[in-house]
Amino acid sequence: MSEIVKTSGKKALLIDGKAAQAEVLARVAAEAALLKQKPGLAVVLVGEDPASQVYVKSKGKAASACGFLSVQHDLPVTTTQAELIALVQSLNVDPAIHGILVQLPLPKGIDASKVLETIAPEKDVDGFHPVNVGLLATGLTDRALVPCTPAGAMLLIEEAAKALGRDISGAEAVIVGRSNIVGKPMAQLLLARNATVTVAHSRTRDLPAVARRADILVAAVGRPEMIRGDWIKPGALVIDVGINRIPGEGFRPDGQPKTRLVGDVALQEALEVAGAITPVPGGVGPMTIALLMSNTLRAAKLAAL
Ligand SMILES: NC(=O)C1=CN([C@@H]2O[C@H](COP(=O)(O)OP(=O)(O)OC[C@H]3O[C@@H](n4cnc5c(N)ncnc54)[C@H](OP(=O)(O)O)[C@@H]3O)[C@@H](O)[C@H]2O)C=CC1
Ligand SMILES: Nc1nc(=O)c2c([nH]1)NC[C@@H]1CN(c3ccc(C(=O)N[C@@H](CCC(=O)O)C(=O)O)cc3)C=[N+]21
Repeated sequence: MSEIVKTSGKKALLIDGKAAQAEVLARVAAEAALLKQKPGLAVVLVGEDPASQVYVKSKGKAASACGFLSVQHDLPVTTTQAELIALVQSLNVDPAIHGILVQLPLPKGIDASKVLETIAPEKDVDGFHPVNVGLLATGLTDRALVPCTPAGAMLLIEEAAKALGRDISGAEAVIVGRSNIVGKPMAQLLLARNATVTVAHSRTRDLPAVARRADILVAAVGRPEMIRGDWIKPGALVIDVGINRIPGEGFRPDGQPKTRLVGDVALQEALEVAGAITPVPGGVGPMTIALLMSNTLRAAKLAAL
């Protein structure tokens, strides 16, 4: 797995999420080919959010590349909660489908937690169902489906720790962000690996000082380039989960202003200080897709038992 960690020409090593994604997808495809029934993934998209459409498309592409059955359900923005729940229930009992993903965010008026709780826990490839949340929190990870983004981030942390010759066990880990989909499960995974975990958030006092304690710093805030170079302990391993679209320079051929993707970490500053860092784009994002395929494969294998 050594091609994943690369030199950057600056102090920090760059962790290549695309290369890591390719390795995971190759392993998933090889294992899927051995199954009697191909794994089936259903992705449900409600409304027309352009960012969601991009993600859903790359999920479908990866599923096909792994030899999965890939089904997409596009529902209008006017869909009611009852209609969405009815679709989920029909997917729960569909023997061709092993994984169900309802793309977030959902339109106003739909209670996301009600919908997510309807997904059969054994088909919950996002790992958002309370049963899977509970299994992860109690350390029963052999049975849990673990959320894709933190699980993918954890694989990148392991690769980088190996390359830097560091132990995760005993390390000071600081996670900025406490959402149910990233921050909290990330904390559980690092705790399970015996890191000393701090979870920071919008009420944290003196966030730069808290961040500077971290041997492993995970940014999952949703604030473009909020984490500056001087918030980073020299040599730290920095995982940037943030995906923020900000105005770029110039215009696209259709006359719309260009946008560019940045993380929650100021990458150029961080490259001068950190020991290793995941870039945005090309870091955690591609791993989220890879772990979704890995979870779908797992769900299919468990269903075949
Ligand atoms: N790479 C990938 O595959 C994925 C990327 N993302 C990206 O990761 C980022 C986080 O996503 P998500 O967890 O869903 O976001 P949420 O908005 O649900 O959570 C953001 C967290 O950051 C905290 N926060 C917000 N502002 C500040 C601040 N100024 N100082 C300190 N903490 C702050 C919030 O604190 P509080 O709880 O106090 O409000 C909250 O806990 C986003 O950029 C998102 O696009 C998300 C999912 C997948
Ligand atoms: N039920 C559900 N599950 C999710 O896992 C989920 C979701 N809803 N809603 C939205 C977030 C966000 N998310 C990303 C996935 C891939 C990239 C990704 O591949 N990013 C590329 C860039 C893509 C681009 O150019 O826009 C990269 O970082 O290199 C990013 C973000 C999954 N999410």
